[in-house]
Amino acid sequence: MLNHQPKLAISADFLDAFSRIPRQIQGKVNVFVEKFKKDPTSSGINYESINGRDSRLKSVRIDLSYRAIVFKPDKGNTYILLWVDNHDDAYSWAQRRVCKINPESGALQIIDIEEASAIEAEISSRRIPQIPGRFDSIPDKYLLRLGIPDELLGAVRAVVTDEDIDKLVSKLPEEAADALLMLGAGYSIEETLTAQDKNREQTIDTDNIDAALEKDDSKRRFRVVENETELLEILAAPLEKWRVFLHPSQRRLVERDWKGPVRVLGGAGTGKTVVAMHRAKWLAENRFTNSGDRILFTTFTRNLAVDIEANLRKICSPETMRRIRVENIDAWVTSFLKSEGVTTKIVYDDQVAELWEKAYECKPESPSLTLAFYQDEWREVIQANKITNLKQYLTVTRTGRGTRLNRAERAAIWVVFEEYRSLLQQKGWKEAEDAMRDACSLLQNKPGETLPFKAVIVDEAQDMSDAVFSLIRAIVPPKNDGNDIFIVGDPHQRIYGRKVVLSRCGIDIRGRSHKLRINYRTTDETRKWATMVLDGITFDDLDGEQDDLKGYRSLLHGDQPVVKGFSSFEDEMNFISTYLQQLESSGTPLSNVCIVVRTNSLVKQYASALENLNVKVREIKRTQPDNLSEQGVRIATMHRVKGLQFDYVVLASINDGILPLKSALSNTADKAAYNSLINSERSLIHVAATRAKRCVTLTYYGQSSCLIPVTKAIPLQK
Ligand SMILES: Nc1ncnc2c1ncn2[C@@H]1O[C@H](COP(=O)(O)OP(=O)(O)OP(=O)(O)O)[C@@H](O)[C@H]1O
Repeated sequence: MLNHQPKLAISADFLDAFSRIPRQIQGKVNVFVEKFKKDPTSSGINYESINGRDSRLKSVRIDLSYRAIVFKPDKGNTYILLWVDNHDDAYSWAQRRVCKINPESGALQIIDIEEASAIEAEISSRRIPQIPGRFDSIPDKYLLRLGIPDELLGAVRAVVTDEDIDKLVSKLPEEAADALLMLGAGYSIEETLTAQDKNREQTIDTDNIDAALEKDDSKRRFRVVENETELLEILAAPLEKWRVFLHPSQRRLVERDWKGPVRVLGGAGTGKTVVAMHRAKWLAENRFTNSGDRILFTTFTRNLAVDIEANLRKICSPETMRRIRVENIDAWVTSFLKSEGVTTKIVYDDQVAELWEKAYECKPESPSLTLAFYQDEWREVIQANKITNLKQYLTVTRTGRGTRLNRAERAAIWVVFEEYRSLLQQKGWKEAEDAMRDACSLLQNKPGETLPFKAVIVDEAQDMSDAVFSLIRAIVPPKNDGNDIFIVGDPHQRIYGRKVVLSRCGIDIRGRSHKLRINYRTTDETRKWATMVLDGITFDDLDGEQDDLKGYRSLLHGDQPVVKGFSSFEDEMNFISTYLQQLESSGTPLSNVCIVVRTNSLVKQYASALENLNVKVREIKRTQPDNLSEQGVRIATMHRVKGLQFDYVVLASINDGILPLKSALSNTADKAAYNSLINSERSLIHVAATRAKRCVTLTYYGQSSCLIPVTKAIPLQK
């Protein structure tokens, strides 16, 4: 039976236009939209013809001076909100455009006809006739299938140089831009069709708007709205497009059944957290829908969990939210152990420093090793290999350790580790690794299903250890129905120094590993600079192979990162406060700016210096989501900003002695530990710089850090 109920869709462009109009007009648009959603065919809505290129684009009145542009179908019952602006600009927007179904891809596209002819003329004017077009050998039907609109085929045919491609991509629908960039980078047409999932020929009905809106490419820019509440919620945060529109490479990961665990890698800002959040929602609403079903969404850091929970609430109903538990893994373990009657306190490096000092007093005279060596050995050999007795320690392979130890030496130093473990026990403390293992064995020793979790979603996987992943496997033991584990992470952002091999934790991702490559957050300039910071380091892929940052691109462009050096702290502070004033007077609220420094004591120092200069400062807290309505420039350590983002980032105090941290460097036990520390400090800079949406500025006083590219060669030990 045909459904005659009018259907309403909204476009991403509409949200952009809506976000730019005055607040008071937005209120009027909301009133119109409510009426429109109830019945777009109502006689109370007057559709004015525009006299443009597409007679189905109509204008409707918002008030005396503002108009919305709506797609009103000739056939069918689907209406689309396309644009809103003042009268003249709205008319001129609509007169130039057509709304069409691409005859080969089937996606609905909005094409600016005048812009298409102008770009074709511009590219053709530069062309030397003897030189063949870059894409001459590709038949039209493939270009169309990749999403190039008919009207832009001429411009694509005129392309010869990379510059032509750069000019053209911003004028193309996103899917066509993705494809053209791949072709331009030298991928064959077959490779490009495969990568874009467009190998198959399809029969397309170019009049069927409903079918067109179902295509993944259409879903990047149009959303069919189910009900009034959803529509008003979308309008309430028009700039948070991630809530509504997913890139097809993201949607393909979210909305489908997976036979087993999935691993998604992607550089900073590629939407891993967005994908993970939508995956949790999709599973809760479509697969694990019983009232007792639960999904665990876990992260490494507590403040990211807090942030994610706040964001999930924006896309999930309270009922869906009730079934998704968001918690950092350490907090989850502590409460799980407590529920099992085990009271334990998870302790971290600074809390155990005293115990280490005490244990170190038991060290043998020979071999003579530093305290830092013992601590590294504990973490990287003993804990990493779950060693509990000397016999195991004598036979373990110490891969990657810089100092060799023979059997007798291992036997001699074991006493220090034994003492450290016994001191922990006396206090009733546990290192996180041990708590994970306890929880894991508790779960493994219970027959049948003990927890309500049907799936675990893991963000920040690069910082999780083997023990965490073994525990996750125990939380959702392997079953035939899949959809159990969904892991996102980026080894380039590892700042807590744990490497993991998923297959060793019982998590088999073969055939289910994917990569996101489009950076939505940082400009291409910042992305490239932050990639340069990591030059020459090799990274794993969380499963024993290598990962790299090749083939990424950013959607945005902007200024190059700026490095500013000063002779004193006071001069640096004066620069920062003037910079903040400039940003504020050009309309950027300081809540969108973050000062990022290496240590907690620098947070205190910079915060107090800024306050002395009458700048309002807010420190980012571990336990609260950042509330943008609270005024003041943000300040945090490099570790704390992981997973967060700001319009502007100032990396302050990038001084020699601070990056890498002198005290940590002087404690490194050997070459391997030294290099690993340097690399992890470089990852820290990478993480901090990639938090910036618009621009990153680095400041230092005295000598600059040797880890900033272009200032000096990075001193690794050979
Ligand atoms: N489909 C999308 N449409 C619009 N914006 C998106 C989309 N996907 C992601 N974004 C935006 O890109 C930015 C980065 O997303 P997200 O935080 O999920 O990336 P990430 O890969 O987890 O980043 P990182 O690893 O650096 O923390 C966010 O502002 C997010 O809203």
